[in-house]
Amino acid sequence: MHTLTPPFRNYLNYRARPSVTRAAPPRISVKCGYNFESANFSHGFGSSRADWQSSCAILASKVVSQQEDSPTGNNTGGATDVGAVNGHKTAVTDLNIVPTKLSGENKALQPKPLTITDLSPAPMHGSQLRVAYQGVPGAYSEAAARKAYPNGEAIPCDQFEVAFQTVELWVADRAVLPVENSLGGSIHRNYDLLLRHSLHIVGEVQLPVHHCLLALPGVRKEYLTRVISHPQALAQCENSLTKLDLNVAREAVDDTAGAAEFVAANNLRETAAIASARAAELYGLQVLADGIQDDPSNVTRFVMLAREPIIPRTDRPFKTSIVFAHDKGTSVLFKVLSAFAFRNISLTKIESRPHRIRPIRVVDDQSEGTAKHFEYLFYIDFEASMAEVRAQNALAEVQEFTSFLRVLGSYPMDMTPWNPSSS
Ligand SMILES: O=C(O)C(=O)C[C@]1(C(=O)O)C=C[C@@H](O)C=C1
Repeated sequence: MHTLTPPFRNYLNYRARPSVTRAAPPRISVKCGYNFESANFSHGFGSSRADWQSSCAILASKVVSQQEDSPTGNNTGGATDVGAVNGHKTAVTDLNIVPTKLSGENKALQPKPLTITDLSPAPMHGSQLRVAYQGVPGAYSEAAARKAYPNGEAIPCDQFEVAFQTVELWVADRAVLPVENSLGGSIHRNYDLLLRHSLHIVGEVQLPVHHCLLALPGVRKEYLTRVISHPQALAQCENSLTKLDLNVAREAVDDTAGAAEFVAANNLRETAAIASARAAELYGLQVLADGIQDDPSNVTRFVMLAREPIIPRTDRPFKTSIVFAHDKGTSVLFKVLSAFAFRNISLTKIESRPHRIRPIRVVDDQSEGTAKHFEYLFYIDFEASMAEVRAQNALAEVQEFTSFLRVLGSYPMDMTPWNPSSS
């Protein structure tokens, strides 16, 4: 049995800061496509927020590893490790956070049962959750933000980096950002930003992406000389654009809806945009071609980010995302993957990115010469909750082969019914 070591131990033991009363978010001006003074871009979102509140319970406390202080240094069961959530003493039993009663002289330590309010504090400003996304209204990211937080207030940001910052600086409560698309692959920028920032993944949402070719009213396909869109959208429509037999240059812009807005605002009669039907409505464009993604079941996966992690649970399917750099040795990646395979934990995603701090490992061999190996950071998503012992043990093993390991989040899987034509 492996002993639990940081960073995943943090997932099990939470201790509140001395006071959990937060100051009001500072008024911070961030370069962002949103007027924070007049926060009036709100949507009449649906009513399933309570579902998210219960499943995505947000801690108002900073994560502190209590386990480090344990005299035994392990956590193999028994209610011996007392942690706390939001000032409530809790005991850890079988690696789950379970409030337990203490008696007699320990009365003072008697844990107060957690309530839903402790787990899901309302936004500190006393109103809707503010949800940052990259793009302008009509972007797929806005639709993803709306799907993730139906009662939220969507906040458009001009760059992914800005969306991260709005949450870190309390301008927004959550960010919803794309990480991969079924046709275009990974959105690498967001993988890099996940590491550079300290936000936690608290959920995921998968959005069917249905692209349209949009132009000013009256424009015919033959007049077009240019198609503009987000690079991912251009990639997702590559074959369809060729089949449409357009004589056009393809140009990348920041987001799909921004492309539609640009065509409309500048009255560009030779330029079309690839964007959503909603963008066509918002910016007064006509749909020249509908459903031009190369695969009808085109889907983008977004992650929901927050300042605090959620408490991992075992009563519904959870996913956990980690990032690690491997240590010296041979077959490291194989050993890491085995840690999951031996415990029947499915991996749903593996991504490698350059290790920017130490990009190259030079191996000098006097007889053969000098080998220059690229160094990587590996991102893995696996299907288990950090509340499960098998996940904790897998990570304990992974840590033996890695020089760096961080749990990016343990969160409920998107289990909504598959309906690719619904976007
Ligand atoms: O431009 C948009 O509308 C976005 O929301 C961005 C984005 C992306 O970054 O992948 C999101 C979903 C689609 O895959 C295409 C573009």
